[in-house]
Amino acid sequence: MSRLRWLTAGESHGPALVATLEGLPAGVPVTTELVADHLARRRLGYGRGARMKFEQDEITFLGGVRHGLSLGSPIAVMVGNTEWPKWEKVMSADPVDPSELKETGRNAPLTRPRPGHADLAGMQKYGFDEARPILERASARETAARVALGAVARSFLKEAAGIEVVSHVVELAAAKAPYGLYPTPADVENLDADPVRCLDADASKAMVAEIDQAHKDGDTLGGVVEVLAYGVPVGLGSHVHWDRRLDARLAAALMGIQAIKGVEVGDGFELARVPGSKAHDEIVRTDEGIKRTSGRSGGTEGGLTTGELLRVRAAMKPIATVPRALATVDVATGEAAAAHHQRSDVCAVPAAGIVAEAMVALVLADAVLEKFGGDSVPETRRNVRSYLDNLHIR
Ligand SMILES: Cc1cc2nc3c(=O)[nH]c(=O)nc-3n(C[C@H](O)[C@H](O)[C@H](O)COP(=O)(O)O)c2cc1C
Ligand SMILES: C=C(O[C@@H]1CC(C(=O)O)=C[C@@H](OP(=O)(O)O)[C@H]1O)C(=O)O
Repeated sequence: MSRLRWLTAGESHGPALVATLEGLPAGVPVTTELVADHLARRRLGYGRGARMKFEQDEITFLGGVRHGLSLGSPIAVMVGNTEWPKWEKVMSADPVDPSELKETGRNAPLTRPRPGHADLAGMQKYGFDEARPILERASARETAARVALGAVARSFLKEAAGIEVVSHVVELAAAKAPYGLYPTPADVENLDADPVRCLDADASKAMVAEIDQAHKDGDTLGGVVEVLAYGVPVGLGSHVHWDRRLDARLAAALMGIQAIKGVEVGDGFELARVPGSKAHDEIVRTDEGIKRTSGRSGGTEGGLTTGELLRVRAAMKPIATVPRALATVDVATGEAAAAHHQRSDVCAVPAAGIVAEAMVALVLADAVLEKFGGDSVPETRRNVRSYLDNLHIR
């Protein structure tokens, strides 16, 4: 059923991340610069740790693109870790002499698992005595690979179907943006220039103040991001089976981002608190055809897109590596201990928004290809137009 398949590989301190995307038509504009721009957006955000300042994402296309256009063959992109020289021994694929490992000063066994990260359950499941082999892959460094693929998916969506994806931060700890603030593609430059990617100046200030306070307290924070997709045609996804519902596919993709603990479609949980007369989007005839009087559903009904603004939210829990370290057990001694702590983000909600954009773009690109097919961008575009031009009810 899925027309697009994607996979990532690579560890946080390994030589590189790699990502592959299979099923993309030919003729999608793709350049190193395009991917670099989106990866740079992911590094932004007030409250991120030191690594984001000095890490450069080195992008190399290994396949699927020629002279700035996709070929229709699988795309493979590598995102090099510029930190690699410092980790070459610790993360070497081949065996390393223990004395050389000691010299690195980076290989002390991490036996004090952090609550909230994959450390403990991962060690138990995979049979490791320390957390390094687990945290390397559990780390959200991996999201750089997804954002690289997301950049490609966005380019396809825009070219073939005129769909554009925007995200913003709507809550950060207790600070909230006003309800109903929906940034458009024209706002992206301003959003990216804001320290927390929030359009409301007062809310942005309050969010920055929350992060400053958490920093002082040796604590970490989470928040809520919202992703909006403009230009989505009616009829992506389907009501006929649970795994074809577009809302379900979006929710799974968003929940698959590290630290995301809840997803809402449209007004989500709020809809459970109001009567039906205030929950649904009434249908009216206008000069431009059939429209809705509100956008509470978030642009899906019955697992199908309605043709209205698509809107989904994802809630991120606070960063697990809390500087004022949380209680744990040292698994080497069995004694109570403080969880291990190294440099870390205080808050990565703005970055999570960029990752969420990428996941939404990949799901939408898949759904567009499933509905409209096409082996080249012009073919998909023709199919989209023909479908929309021939809708029998509008
Ligand atoms: C963009 C981004 C950056 C993150 N940065 C950190 C970090 O610096 N330190 C940390 O402990 N967790 C960080 N996390 C969260 C961990 O990856 C996450 O807590 C871990 O995967 C366990 O969460 P889970 O139970 O939802 O998988 C980050 C998550 C995202 C999305
Ligand atoms: C490296 C990234 O995020 C990392 C995500 C992360 C985690 O535990 O998820 C922990 C930190 O890694 P390190 O301990 O090496 O600084 C973050 O910097 C990135 O987003 O590119």
